[in-house]
Amino acid sequence: MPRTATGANAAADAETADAATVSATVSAVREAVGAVTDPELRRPLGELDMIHAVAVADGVASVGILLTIAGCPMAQRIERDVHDAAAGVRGIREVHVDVGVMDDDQRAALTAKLRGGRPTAANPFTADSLTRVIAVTSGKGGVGKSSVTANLAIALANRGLRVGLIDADVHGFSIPGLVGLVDPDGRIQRPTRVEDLALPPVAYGVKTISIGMFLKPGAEDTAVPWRGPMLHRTLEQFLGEVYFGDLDLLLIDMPPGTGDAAISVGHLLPHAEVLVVTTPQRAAASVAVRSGQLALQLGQRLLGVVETMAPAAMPDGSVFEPFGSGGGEAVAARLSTPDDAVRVIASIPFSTALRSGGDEGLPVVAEHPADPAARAFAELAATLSVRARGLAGIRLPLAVA
Ligand SMILES: Nc1ncnc2c1ncn2[C@@H]1O[C@H](COP(=O)(O)OP(=O)(O)OP(=O)(O)O)[C@@H](O)[C@H]1O
Repeated sequence: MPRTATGANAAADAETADAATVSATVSAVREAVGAVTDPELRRPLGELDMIHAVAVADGVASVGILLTIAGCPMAQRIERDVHDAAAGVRGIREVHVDVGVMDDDQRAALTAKLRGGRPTAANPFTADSLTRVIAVTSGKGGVGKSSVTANLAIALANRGLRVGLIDADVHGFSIPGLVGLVDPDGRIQRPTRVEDLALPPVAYGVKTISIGMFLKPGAEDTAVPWRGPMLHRTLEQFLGEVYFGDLDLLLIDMPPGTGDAAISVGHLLPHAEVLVVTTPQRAAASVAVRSGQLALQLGQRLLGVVETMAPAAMPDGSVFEPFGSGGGEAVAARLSTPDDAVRVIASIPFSTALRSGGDEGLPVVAEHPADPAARAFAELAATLSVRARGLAGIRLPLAVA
């Protein structure tokens, strides 16, 4: 009976077409949700094997996601982003997101993938990595070193670079406060732990880690009696056990002076380049010079001097010089050698917006980009981005024919 056969064929064709449409929609949903970025890991969920099921029926998408840990602080955001990504796919009118948690094997597979084959706790920022490491140092405390490090890191991230920031100023850690990683009760945001990896909180696009994030809650104001070996071990852990992923730049906020931390960074990251921060006050110059000289002794390269709290132009045309002028040039001149001229590569003017923004966790670069200090940071970031990822010291796989 040809008519019936034709009808049956048509029904079968329609079914095949429907199945093809559903399968195309499933693929489209899988692609859309797989492209959602994990806010901490900064990689797509699909690549992290966090999408474990996708189904579509009658325009309703059901998406199963697996979080790395129970109570993941980013759970709601990930769920919302996945929902929105699936809802944006043509033909989807409703989305259900089922949130689960990885089992031990899945988590172990993820951390192995994140380590990219490196052994546990190995420092990925060795001389042959592509990440450029910049240590920010100063002779004495209170000259504005942490403010420079935090704002420079954000200015670099604003240029689209992947930036990490280690607060190694163990006695006077201030980076979490400067970049808004402290809640109104004074609690510092903590890294999420996945197996033996710590995922650094992200502030204004910068992956940030600080010793303050590992102190007992409520003990943030307690003095920490760090001894040299402990400090060295902590820095080693920051480098090996914190998941920064691929970075263009890693900035390190050093403790002031020429103590154990400077020596440890010199040993752990001998290829680090060093920025010396000073004020325009000439009396402060000699201590700043000593921290630069230590970097040279440790075989590190001096990138230049950053003068902060520098003379600022006032609206009436006068110049406000709270710390005088000339300190930066004096430090640069004393660190220069006949073979290597050290320059003042930035002058950050005294800025009320920078100071008050630092107190409130609202960095001037992000919150007041037109402020002269913010503009000076943007220019410094532009200068440093000329060679964002380091090639110096890298063994290129070239063979002589
Ligand atoms: N350019 C500037 N204009 C105005 N105030 C500034 C400037 N730079 C830094 N400050 C202020 O100076 C103080 C010290 O700055 P900061 O904490 O960055 O210094 P530091 O050298 O890192 O100190 P420590 O080593 O003690 O952590 C802060 O109150 C900060 O807001």
